[in-house]
Amino acid sequence: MTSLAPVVRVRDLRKSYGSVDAVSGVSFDIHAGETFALLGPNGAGKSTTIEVLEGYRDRTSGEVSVLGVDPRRGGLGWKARLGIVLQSAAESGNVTVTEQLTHFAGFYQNPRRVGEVIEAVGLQSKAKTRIGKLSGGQRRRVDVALGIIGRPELLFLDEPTTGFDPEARHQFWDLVRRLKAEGTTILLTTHYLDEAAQLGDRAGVINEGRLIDIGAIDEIGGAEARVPLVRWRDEAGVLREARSHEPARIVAGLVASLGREPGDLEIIRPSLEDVYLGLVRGARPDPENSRETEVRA
Ligand SMILES: Nc1ncnc2c1ncn2[C@@H]1O[C@H](COP(=O)(O)OP(=O)(O)OP(=O)(O)O)[C@@H](O)[C@H]1O
Repeated sequence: MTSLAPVVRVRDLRKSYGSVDAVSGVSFDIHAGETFALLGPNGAGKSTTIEVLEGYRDRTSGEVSVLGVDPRRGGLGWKARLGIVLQSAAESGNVTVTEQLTHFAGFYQNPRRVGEVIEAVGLQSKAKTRIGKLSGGQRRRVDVALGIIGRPELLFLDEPTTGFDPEARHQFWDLVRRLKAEGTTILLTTHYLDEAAQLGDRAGVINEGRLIDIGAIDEIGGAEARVPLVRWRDEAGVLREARSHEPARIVAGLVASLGREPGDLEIIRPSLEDVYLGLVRGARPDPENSRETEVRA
């Protein structure tokens, strides 16, 4: 069986800024058509990693291949195959949305239609508006539009929905799903864990320059981190909780002993955000033991 070479291949990537080790030996692959979420707290090394892959930043050591090319040697032909939405975009206040996109479309051999891209990012009503007059979230949509106009094979999205209202974020998710359906490989960084859960196939969690976990979105953190939690208030008014793979059994036991449903009853299935927070805080959940613990206020 032959397997396709990964679109992105990173081995033991290191990047230091003077005495600061921003990235300290990170390795991962991203495969064709995959959406890979790189997650981590502020200063973890996500942007540095992405900028090395984009060819904007040199690395201290390690091997990197993006679309089969070392970004150190990536020429214009290679760059044209990438779509890049940086964390903060350049200002271009005096041109309209359509003018800016038409200008950028001219750099590519097979760009998307400007009107199609404007519609995809939901800026139809602002097509003739100068970019300087757009709101922060609307400008961010222009950044996304510029990132996809060239029909990229690999799209880098660095915190793409910062400043989006909830409706715009959902529209953006639909857009990313359409790009993915067309076969685009996507590297996403985001502080919105629901966004990573919605869009990602796999995730890597980076903390202090090191990859502390990598895997399918629903496997990050390991099975133990995903054991449901039952929470209720006991007869003395104390909030209690217990973890179990069979939460209904705990609830049934409580109902049987109380003769009624316990107060403030909740069954909580840990979200990616809960799992992520446990990972970056270094917390290990108790293995399943159904042991009751008191919840501190
Ligand atoms: N140009 C630079 N010069 C010196 N140090 C830098 C530079 N850029 C980043 N750093 C440092 O490198 C580390 C990693 O920063 P990086 O921007 O890669 O983190 P990040 O994970 O993208 O964070 P955020 O979520 O805040 O965007 C931080 O300690 C940061 O202060």
